[in-house]
Formats: sequence, C-alpha cells, structure tokens
Amino acid sequence: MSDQPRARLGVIKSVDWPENGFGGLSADLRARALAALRAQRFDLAEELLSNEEPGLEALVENLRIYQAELEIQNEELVQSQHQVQDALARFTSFFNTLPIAELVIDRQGLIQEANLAAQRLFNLRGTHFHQHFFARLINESDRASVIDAWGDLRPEASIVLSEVHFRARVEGDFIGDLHIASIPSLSEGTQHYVCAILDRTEEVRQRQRLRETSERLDYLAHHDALTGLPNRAYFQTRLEQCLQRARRYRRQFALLFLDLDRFKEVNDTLGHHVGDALLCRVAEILSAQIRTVDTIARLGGDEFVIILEDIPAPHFAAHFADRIMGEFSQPLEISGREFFVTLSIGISLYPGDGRERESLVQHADVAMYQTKKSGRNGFRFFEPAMSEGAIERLHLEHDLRLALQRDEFILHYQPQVDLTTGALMGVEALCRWPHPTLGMLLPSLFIPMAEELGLIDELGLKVLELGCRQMATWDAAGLYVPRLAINLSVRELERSELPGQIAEILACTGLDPKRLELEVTESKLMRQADMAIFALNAMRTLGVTLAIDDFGTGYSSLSYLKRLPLNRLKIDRSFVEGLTQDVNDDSIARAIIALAHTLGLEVLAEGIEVREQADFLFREGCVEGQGYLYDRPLMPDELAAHWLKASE
Ligand SMILES: Nc1nc2c(ncn2[C@@H]2O[C@@H]3COP(=O)(O)O[C@H]4[C@@H](O)[C@H](n5cnc6c(=O)[nH]c(N)nc65)O[C@@H]4COP(=O)(O)O[C@H]3[C@H]2O)c(=O)[nH]1
Repeated sequence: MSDQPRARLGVIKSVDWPENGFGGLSADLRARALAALRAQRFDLAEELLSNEEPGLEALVENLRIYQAELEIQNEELVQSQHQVQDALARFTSFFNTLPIAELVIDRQGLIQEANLAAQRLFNLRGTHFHQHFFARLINESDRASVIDAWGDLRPEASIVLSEVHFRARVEGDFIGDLHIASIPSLSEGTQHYVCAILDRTEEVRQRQRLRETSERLDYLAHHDALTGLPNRAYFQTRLEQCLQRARRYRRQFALLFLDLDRFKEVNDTLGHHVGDALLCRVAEILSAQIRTVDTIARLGGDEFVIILEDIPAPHFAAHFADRIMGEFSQPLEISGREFFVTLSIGISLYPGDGRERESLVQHADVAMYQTKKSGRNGFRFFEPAMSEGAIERLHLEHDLRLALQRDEFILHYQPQVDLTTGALMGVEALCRWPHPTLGMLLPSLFIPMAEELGLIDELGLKVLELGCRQMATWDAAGLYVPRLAINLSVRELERSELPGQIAEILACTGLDPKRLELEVTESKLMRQADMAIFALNAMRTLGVTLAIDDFGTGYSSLSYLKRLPLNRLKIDRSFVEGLTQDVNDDSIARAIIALAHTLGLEVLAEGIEVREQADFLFREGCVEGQGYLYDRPLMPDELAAHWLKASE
C-alpha cells in the first residue's frame, strides 16, 4: 500500500466535517450526504453527491479512496487477528509440550495457567489449578521462605530456589528447584510471573540414601557391633586427638588396658552367646564409670581400653582402677547364672610412658600382661623394665636393613577368582621375609617397621619389580595371569617420583600397565585424602588400575571416595569372616557392595574361607573374591602348578 492514501485518510479524520461544505448542494441533500458519511455509508454518500453538480467529482473520488482505505484496514485487522490466534496456538502447544512444569501466576499468587507437565507433576487437572493459590502447592515447611523470596522479586528479575518441598495430590510430596521470573507487563497495573519447577526428588532421595548408607557405614566402621562401644579404629583416632590436646595444653592422661580374667573359659564352656552377654554387661558397667571427656573402646575379644583425659596426678588413675574393680565385687547375673568377673588392668601415662599412640598402648598392654603374670585381678603401672622385647626389636631393625641390601624378600601370590566360575582373575602379591633365624616373617611384622624406619620406599619398589618380573616370567612360559595386584603403603604415595619409577619398572619388564593393579589401604589413605587424590591420579595416567584395600575399616568421607580415581573396592576380611553368622557383617558387606555399584566400582571380597560366604557375596552382587576357600598365598611355582595351564 502507498503512503498517500494513508496520509489523506489521516487528514480527513483529523478535520471536522464541513457543516457548510459541499457548496451548492441543497440543504436537504447536504444533510443526508453528511449523515451517510458519518455512518460510513460511502456508497450512499457517493450516490447522493454524484447526482449533483459535476464540481463534486473530486469529492467523490476522495470518498472512493476512503472506502478503499477502510477495506484495506479491515483486511489488516482480520490478518493480525489470525496472527494473534496462530501465535496463541503456537504458544499453547509450546507451553504444553515443555518437559518442565510451568505455571503462570498473577500478582496475588493466583494460578492463571498451568501446562501439562505441571498438571502431571501435581496430579491436578487444569481446572483444579484455576484460581488456586500457588502457595498452596508448596509444603508448609518452605512456604514462607518462597513467599518472601517472591515478594522481594523486582520487576523483570528472576530467582531460583533450590530443593523446595512441594505438595502433590495423591502421590504426596516431591522436591524440586523453583525458578520464578516476572513477566514484562504491557498494560499497567497487571503483573504476572512464570514459575518453572524442575522435579529433583529422585536425585535428592538418592543423595539422601547415599548419605544414610555412608553414615551407617561410618558408624559400623567405628563401633563394635556387639557392645556398641568405639572399636579399635575409632579408639586410635580418639587417642590421637587426646594426644594432640595433651601436647598443646601440656597435660597428662592415663591409658588403661583392661582384660577379663578367664573369659576364654566362659566362652568355651558356656558358649558364645553367654560370653557375648557377659561382654555387653561389662561394657555397660565400665561405660557408667567414665566421665564424658574420657573414652572407652573395645579392641576385640575381651580387651577394653579407657583413656582418662587430663588427670591431675597418676594416683587418680590408680583410684579409678580400684573403683572399677570394686564395681565387679558382686556377681553378675547373665542368662540366669551368676558370674564373678575379675579384671587385669595395665596403665601407661602420657607423657612419662610414651609420647606416641603405639608406645602408650603397647606399654599399657605390657603392664596388663604383668598384672596377669602376677596373679590377675589387679592393676599395674608400666615400668620400663617390663619392656623385655625392646632389645629384640633393635636387632630386627638391623636385620631389616641388611635384608633389603641382600634382596632377601620374596613374594607369595594369592589367587583372585570369579565367584561363579572359579576362574583365575588375578593374583595378589604378598610380601614375605624368610628370616635367617626367625623363619618366615609376615608383613604385619616388618611393613610397619619399614615404614617407621623410612625403608618402605625401597621395599615397595623391590616388591613391584619382583611382581612385574614374575608376570613376565609366566608370560614367557605361556602361563597367563590376567592381573597382578600389589600393595602400596600410603607413605610411598607421598613421593612424587613414584609414578615415574613405576613407569620405568613397567617398561623394563614389558608388563602391560592394564594388568597391574595397585592397592592402597583405606584407613591410611583417608588420613591424607587430598594428597592421595593427587598421587592416585598421577598413577592412573600410567594406565594401571587402582583398588582400595580393607574397605569398610576406615571409612571416613564419601565425598573423598567419589573423588578418588578408583576401579575397585576390596571388602575387608573382618566383615567377610562373620557373613551369614553375624547380621552386622551381612549388612556391612551388603552396604559396601551397594556403595561400590552406586559409584560404578568393581568389588572384590577378601578372606573368603567357606562356601556360604562366597554364596552370600555372589547373591549380593560381588563377583570376585580371594581367600583360603580358593587358595592360600602360594609360591610362584605352586601357583603355576595349581592354577595355570600353558597355552598351546
Ligand atoms: N584369615 C585369613 N586370612 C587370609 C585369607 N586370605 C588371605 N588372607 C590374608 O589376608 C591378607 C590379605 O592381604 P591384605 O589385606 O592386602 O593385607 C596385607 C597388606 O596390607 C600388607 N602387605 C602385604 N604385602 C605387602 C607389600 O608388599 N607392601 C605393602 N605396603 N603391604 C603389604 O600386609 C597385609 C597382611 O598380609 P598377609 O599377612 O600376607 O595376609 C594376607 C593374606 O595372607 C583368608 O581366607 N583368611
């Protein structure tokens, strides 16, 4: 359309119709033409005027133009009405096909629109939403905070509120992120908001389940299942904290090592259930005697320890020991029988008898042993003369250094098998020290010593090299061992050169990194989790796999566990031991397997001794294991003879 008619129409509209215009017309005709024009009856006006004088032709022409103009305008109006309808239909279908629940509310909070996703999420039909207050869809616990945040929302701004609890009809509550945006308003005085709700119930619940599992694991890992007292691992932590406080504030404390006299006889003659009941009763009596600042723990069997913090003088510990023994002066009634219980107690004092955990525990233990030797039912303070083993230890340290120089260490290999087929999946290398005079020594004796003496790096590298070389020897003989697991001490991880040294050993022996698995003990790892994450990541870049050993004994942080670049969790033997006999062990093993699956890790159980344990583990989803049921750690040629067949 040209601009000209539009402009003309504008002019005509803006001026008054000429009362005395259309000169020369009769008054009557003029009035009729004018009326026709006002009523927009242009055809009639044209007819009336065209019957008159020829001077009016121009005016008639003008009227035609006005008519054309109005027709065009009308067409435009119809068109734009269609466009609006199209846009509305598009918007409605877009609104309804959005996978996220969307609601439009007005300034009062009344719901004006709700898309299909919202109807499904809240289990309400469209009509239910209409004129329903949005706030009624929010759980009371969160309602006030949502209303406050919404009230503070400035025009054309938006907010996101995380994990809001909503109420839904029928299916109950759900949790979602709420995004509220105010919609720019065209007409003054009206204001609307779009509320988008992203349902995150499943994710939040899964997180909660993981947290609960982790808390349960944490509890189980730190407490003795029988008595509910802190266990050995937790006691170590508490003792360390106590040591730190004592060092900082220059205080002394006492450590009491308690052992029940003749407990084994009770167990052997009256059975475990009576023994267990007796231990629980003893735990109760002891717990009632300590102050809130003190610590009591069960180390295992009939051994208990108590830390008396911040004692003014040693005789305070002696009074306490007397009082405890007094508590057992009357017989205890267990399962309808009366028992006289006596205790042997050993006491060590910080700082006099030791400044480190190990020495304090060891010295209290030695003192307890002296009490037993001198007739039981009493207590003794530690005295240096009691440490008969000290000299032997010095000799052993000397021998250990020599053994390293002379390459005396050897490896035994324990098969790791598929629990269904019994097929060999790998071997774990376990270090042995054939001592010239003391015989075959186990790692629990010399690994901690090597760590203490700073010799563990050297020993660790020797073990790695021995293991990788053995794999190469088997390979060369056509005997295939799929995987070699090697234990790494956490101390070794601290050295930044370690990944380079492992790469060198792999290159020298030609072992494919994928066939090497490095195991690190969980409890030790978690104490230096940040360093471990860094070191293990470096190790992973070599292509080796990583396993966490003794899992369940030192569980501390799920968030760290998630950050560790692991492939496998190894369920500790202590949990496997009681499987199908002890419900606590059953639930721990089940929880560890579930946790491993959730984190996408493989799981292997160690210490399987009987078929029932293997069956239980397999039923729960653990597919690999090792233990005496399959074989003990074997010498390389024994392993080859029992487990390996030369390939054709
Ligand atoms: N009761 C029972 N025990 C079973 C059964 N199956 C295997 N075992 C024992 O359980 C231990 C498994 O090794 P680990 O948990 O890694 O625990 C190992 C590992 O943490 C550490 N260790 C062994 N070799 C090395 C090494 O070369 N370097 C380092 N850093 N640590 C090592 O010493 C720990 C003890 O090793 P070992 O005395 O050889 O004891 C081994 C093995 O002999 C079973 O069915 N029942």
